[in-house]
This record gives sequence, C-alpha cells and structure tokens, in this order.
Amino acid sequence: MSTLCIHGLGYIGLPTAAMFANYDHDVVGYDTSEEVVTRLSDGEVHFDEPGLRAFVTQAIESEQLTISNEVVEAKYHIICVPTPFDRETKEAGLEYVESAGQAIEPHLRPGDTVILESTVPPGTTADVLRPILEESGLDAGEDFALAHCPETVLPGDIITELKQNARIIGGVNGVSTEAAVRLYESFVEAEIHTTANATTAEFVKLIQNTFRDANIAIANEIAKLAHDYEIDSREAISLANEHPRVNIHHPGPGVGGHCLPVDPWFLGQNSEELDLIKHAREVNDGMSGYIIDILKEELGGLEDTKIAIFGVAYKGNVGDTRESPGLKLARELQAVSPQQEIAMPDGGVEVDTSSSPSITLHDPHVNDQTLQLLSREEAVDGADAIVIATDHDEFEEIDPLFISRFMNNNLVIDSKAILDEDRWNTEGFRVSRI
Ligand SMILES: NC(=O)C1=CN([C@@H]2O[C@H](COP(=O)(O)OP(=O)(O)OC[C@H]3O[C@@H](n4cnc5c(N)ncnc54)[C@H](O)[C@@H]3O)[C@@H](O)[C@H]2O)C=CC1
Ligand SMILES: CC(=O)N[C@@H]1[C@@H](OP(=O)(O)OP(=O)(O)OC[C@H]2O[C@@H](n3ccc(=O)[nH]c3=O)[C@H](O)[C@@H]2O)O[C@H](C(=O)O)[C@@H](O)[C@@H]1O
Repeated sequence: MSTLCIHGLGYIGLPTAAMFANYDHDVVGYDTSEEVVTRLSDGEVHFDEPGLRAFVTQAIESEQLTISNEVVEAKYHIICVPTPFDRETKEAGLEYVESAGQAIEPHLRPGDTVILESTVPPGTTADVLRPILEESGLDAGEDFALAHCPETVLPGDIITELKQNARIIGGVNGVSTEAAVRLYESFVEAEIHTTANATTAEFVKLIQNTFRDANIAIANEIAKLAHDYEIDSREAISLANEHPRVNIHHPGPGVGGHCLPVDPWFLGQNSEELDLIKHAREVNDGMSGYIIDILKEELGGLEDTKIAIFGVAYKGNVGDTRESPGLKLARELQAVSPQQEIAMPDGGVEVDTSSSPSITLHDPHVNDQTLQLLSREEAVDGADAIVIATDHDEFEEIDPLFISRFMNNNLVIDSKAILDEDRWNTEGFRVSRI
C-alpha cells in the first residue's frame, strides 16, 4: 500500500483521505487551516455530511490516517483545495492550487505522483500546476507523474458516490495517467475512464455540471411558461420525461452551491464561445426576480410587508450556504424598494427603510451566527408570505394550522413543490408553486 499526502481537508479532501486510509493506504491529511487541523485532531468533523464522522473516526483510530499541519514526502500527493469563484471577473481563483503546488515542490521525489482533484478551468494542470512542480528540477511525465482526476460526488451522499461514481483520469502523458489509475483502482468500484490528456479530464468535469445547470434552466423556463398557461409545470415535466430520450430536471428558486452556478464560467474562462450556456446561467439567476414578481402580484406590492424565507442552505438536507438561492432572494428583496434618503433639519441625511419588505430567515440545517436565523415560529410571526427556498425534509412536515396562527397573511410560495397543497389550502393558505 502507498503513502499519500492529501492537501485540503474539506468536503472533498476529508472523505477522500478517510477512504484511502480505510483501504489500508498510509495517509497524511494536510490542511493550511489551524482550526481544521485542531478540530480534526480532536476527533471533530467540521462540516455536516451523513456518515462522515464515523468514517473519519475509523480511519484515524486505525492509525492509517494522520492529520497534520505540515506537508510530508509521499508517493502520491492529491490536491483537494478550493478554487473560489470571483463574481466580478467570473473567473476561477487558482491561488490555492498554486500554493499547494509550491508546498509539494520541495518534497517531490523521482517516481512520485501528483493528482489534482479540485475543479479547474481547462488547461490548469498542464499550464499552471506543471511549471510550479517542475521548479523542483524534475520533469512531469518523465521524473514524476502528474494527472487530473476530477471529483464528481454529490454532497449528502459523498461516501457512497466516492466509490460508485465512474472516474475520469487524464495525465500529462500515458505513464502519468496509469500511475493515477493504479491508485484509484484500490477503492473505486465503477469504471475508470482515461482521457488523452489532463485538459480533456478538466473539460469533461465542467461540461457535466454545465449540462445540469442548462437543463435546470430549461426546467425553470418551462415553469414560467406553464404559469402563463395556468398549468402545473411539475406534472408536465414528469409526463414529458416518460419519453425514453427526455430527462428534464426540476424547476426551483435558482441554482445554488459552489459548483453548478460556477463551473459554466470556468468552462468559458479561456474561450469566447460561451453563448447558450451563459444565457442558461442568466435564466437560473433570474429565478429570484421571478419569485419577487409573484410576491408583488399576490400581495399587491411589497411595501411594509414581511416575508419569511424557509431554507438558506443551497439545497435540501445540507448545511452549506454557498451561492444559496434563499440568501440571494433575501438580498434582492431587501433591495426591492429603493431606500429613500430624507434630508434632516441639521443638514444630515437619513435613510428611510420603512417601505422595504422585512425579511426573516429560518433553516434547521444551517448554523451560521452571522445570518440571524430564527425559529420557525419567530420567522413567521406577523409574516405576509412564506417562501420555501430549499427542500429540507423538515419543511414537508410543517403543520399549516399551527403556522397560520402566527401569520398576518396567507401566501406561500413553494418553489420546490414539497408541500401538500390540498392540506395547506384547507387551512386557508394560497399556495403558489414554481
Ligand atoms: N464540495 C463539493 O461538492 C465538490 C467540490 N469539488 C471541488 O473540490 C475542490 C475542493 O472543494 P471543497 O472540498 O468543497 O472545499 P472546502 O472549502 O470544503 O475545503 C478545502 C480545504 O482546503 C484547505 N486549503 C486551502 N489551501 C490549502 C493548501 N494550499 N494546502 C492544503 N490545504 C489547503 C482549506 O483550509 C479547506 O479546509 C474545489 O475545487 C471544488 O470545486 C468538486 C466536486 C464536488
Ligand atoms: C452533474 C452533477 O450532478 N453534479 C453534482 C453537483 O453537486 P451539487 O450538490 O451542486 O448539485 P445539485 O444537487 O444538482 O444542486 C445544485 C443546485 O441545483 C438545484 N437543482 C438541482 C436539480 C434540479 O433538478 N433542479 C434544481 O434546481 C439545487 O436545488 C441546488 O441549488 O456538483 C458537484 C460538484 O462538481 O461539486 C458534483 O460533484 C455533483 O455530482
């Protein structure tokens, strides 16, 4: 069994480190964050993912996985660091990939293999990471192997998908590809596909998420069309999907997470050819505006209203709020009424926010002190409308009769179509589905 150093112990690196360790490799998990290292060393898993705590504990207790704040020499280095998205430039930040490369370079030995798992724009492994590693005086493909092996696991089901998803591996040459394949074969149960080069593997990963994003954009546009024809978009989509070659996804409040809304931009980072893909992004980003229009129409305007948003996680049953549609909706609602500047007698200026809708947030899965999340009852107290923005299981169980006692008005926008509409109607609610 091989020695491995995993760089970055987040949603991807930590389960990957534990997986290799539980398959008898000697793994050192390295993270630059002192907090992450300390918490993991104390046996605490710092984010919410089903089954992960026990899986990591098993790996640490068997002494196959060690948590460290230092990079070590290893036969395999696997890079799972963030690739953040710059909303202004719409580009990938590669600074963490670069610093991981710089940290590996002094420890690199002939015969070692470096694998980049982070999601990156096409060309990153060959044009950004390779030159940094070659500062060591060793040649990629000759003295050490270098490959990209993108990660495709679904948050909420990471441990199962790590083993069961097909892998795409592309090295800077055939020897590099083979070295990476040999490693992943130790636990991957699905097929391992190889590509001509690392850039193809990077491209494949990005078009998978781009396809899903564009498909959801079609679903969102269908939902808006169906609304105009006064028909149920979900029923129509489900019936359309009875065709053997049609698979339309589900409409909703927009597309969240740090992958689907971001990867289409990574795909176009070094090309001028994004067109339909860019438009699909705009359709998905426009869903918060569409919900605001429904709220305005149903409430006769938003002045002095109170809107409760249920769900600020980016999707159901996770606690991650990156690119959250619920939070985007809250921000846009707060900006709906232009705040009036009032000239004061002393010559100063005050901002009158009295006409802006007031927003409350509720999410049983999110634990973020900065968001001022409220309990279910506090959030709906005096509210004119509830917007269900995430399909958490808990929301399906909400008792409309109980909720109605607190509310000032009776509107519910169910953007995920998870409520029992008849039951809510019976208790006097007007339910509008996306
Ligand atoms: N979370 C997901 O669902 C998926 C993520 N990805 C991709 O995987 C990559 C990692 O994503 P996440 O695990 O979600 O990120 P994350 O933010 O959860 O974790 C990244 C970790 O890397 C650490 N780190 C930063 N720079 C480092 C360095 N130079 N050396 C060692 N550690 C360093 C951070 O402290 C953090 O703990 C990203 O490119 C992401 O797009 C791919 C598929 C799924
Ligand atoms: C092609 C694909 O399924 N990619 C997955 C995706 O994970 P992620 O959790 O971001 O995906 P998701 O479950 O589609 O959710 C993204 C967003 O899309 C929304 N969503 C999803 C499906 C749908 O029919 N309608 C819809 O509106 C969700 O509510 C959420 O806001 O991106 C991950 C990644 O690349 O990080 C990748 O590993 C996962 O396999």
